[in-house]
Amino acid sequence: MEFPSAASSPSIYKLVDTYKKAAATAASVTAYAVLARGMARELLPPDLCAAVRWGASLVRGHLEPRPAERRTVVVKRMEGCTINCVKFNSLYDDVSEYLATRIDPQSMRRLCLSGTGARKVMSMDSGDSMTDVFEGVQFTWTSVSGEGHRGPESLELTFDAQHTGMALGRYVPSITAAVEQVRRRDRALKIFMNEGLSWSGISHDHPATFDTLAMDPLTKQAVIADLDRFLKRKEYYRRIGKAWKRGYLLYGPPGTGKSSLVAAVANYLRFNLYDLDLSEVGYNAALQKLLIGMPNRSILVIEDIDCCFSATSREDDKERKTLPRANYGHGDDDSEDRSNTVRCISITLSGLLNFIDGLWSTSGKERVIIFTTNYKDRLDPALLRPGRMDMHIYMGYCGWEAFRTLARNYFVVDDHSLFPEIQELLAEVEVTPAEVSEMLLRNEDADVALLGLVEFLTAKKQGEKDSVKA
Ligand SMILES: Nc1ncnc2c1ncn2[C@@H]1O[C@H](COP(=O)(O)OP(=O)(O)OP(=O)(O)O)[C@@H](O)[C@H]1O
Repeated sequence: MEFPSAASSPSIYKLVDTYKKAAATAASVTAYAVLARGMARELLPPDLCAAVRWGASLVRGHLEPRPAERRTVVVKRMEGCTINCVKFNSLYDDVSEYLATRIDPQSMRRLCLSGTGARKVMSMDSGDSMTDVFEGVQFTWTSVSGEGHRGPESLELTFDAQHTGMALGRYVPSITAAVEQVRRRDRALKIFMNEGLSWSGISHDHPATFDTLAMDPLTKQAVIADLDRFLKRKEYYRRIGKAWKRGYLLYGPPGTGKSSLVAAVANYLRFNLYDLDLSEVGYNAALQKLLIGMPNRSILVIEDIDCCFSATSREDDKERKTLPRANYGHGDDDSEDRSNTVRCISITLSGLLNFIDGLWSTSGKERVIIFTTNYKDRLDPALLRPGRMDMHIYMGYCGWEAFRTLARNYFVVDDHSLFPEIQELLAEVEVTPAEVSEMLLRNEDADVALLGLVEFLTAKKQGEKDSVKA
């Protein structure tokens, strides 16, 4: 091994030299300081010595970092308690649920475990603490037991005083939002149908999602973005004094996926569906009762809206306004002599829209309303007016991109030798996603199913040609 010669590395010698000088200077300064202190003690009167010591401690106090001031927010388990009733604080549950997902079992000396079956929930024992980091700031949670040590009665949040604004303005709200999101994701969905004046529900386990939905990709993105914006805008709706609701009109030929889109929206938002059959609703007051009975986070669906209200319904409305109120069927819901015809026409489109706007504007809860139709041109212009339905979504025939989604759904294939032929045929033939799905479902073997689809599309193309000739 070769060491560098002195001639070849003068910089090392320079460094050593500088270091020696610095060390000598530091030693001299220390010696002078000790000497000065000794002389001052000898020569200065005791009062002056004390004054100098006090001044030095003052300077030190300013230079040394002081421990940060801390703040504590207490989240009690119970908000109030009387002899008859105990009021629990829902924020306590939110925080407990959140901390259960943040707890690091490795770092906890003691750990509480609860839950049934495979689902185990972790929590801190009374007196224990854990740290959570939010936007780079540390927040400490401590579980504090109540009187008589009957389990943890409050959760205390401690943080540096300078982060008080962040703690209350962003950190705690983010906990509630995160818990809400998890609860929504885990919630089993239901679909309700109206029976008389009430709703009856069954579980809704429709597999449709935006991933499985075959539709124009840009329209799909626009719908998703609109739903996301809607969810975030509670304050906005409150500020402008409008009901926190969003209305969608889905239109297009039968079998293009309108019902599938409704299911996909429900799955995306994790909202329950309320499928309203207007022919079952006798009169406006009954409709009002049903609408009031819909909780927040729900979707009101009225399918084939063109069959419920014709384009002449506004004229019907005008005529009805000149008749006595009793003629609209504002009577007892159970009266048996009311004919079906009266039951159907008693509800008016304007009644429905006004109820929705009026009733829901006061509740401040998020709701979605979806109308579907195969015939947009048959709809009452009142429904199509800007501002009535927030988004009109066309569900059209199966295009190339929609087909690729279906092919991925059914066979997990992104490419195939028959794809170019299918792409050409889809550009020429009007075929619904339902028809394509049906063809793809016929055989589990992608080659066979896709060949069947080519034959089907070719036959359809020929049929269309023949019908044009005839
Ligand atoms: N866009 C689509 N994406 C995925 N699957 C679809 C689509 N359209 C139709 N399908 C398939 O066809 C079936 C019927 O479609 P759907 O009921 O959603 O159509 P629709 O437009 O609501 O029809 P209708 O107007 O007759 O009620 C669905 O269950 C699904 O399997």
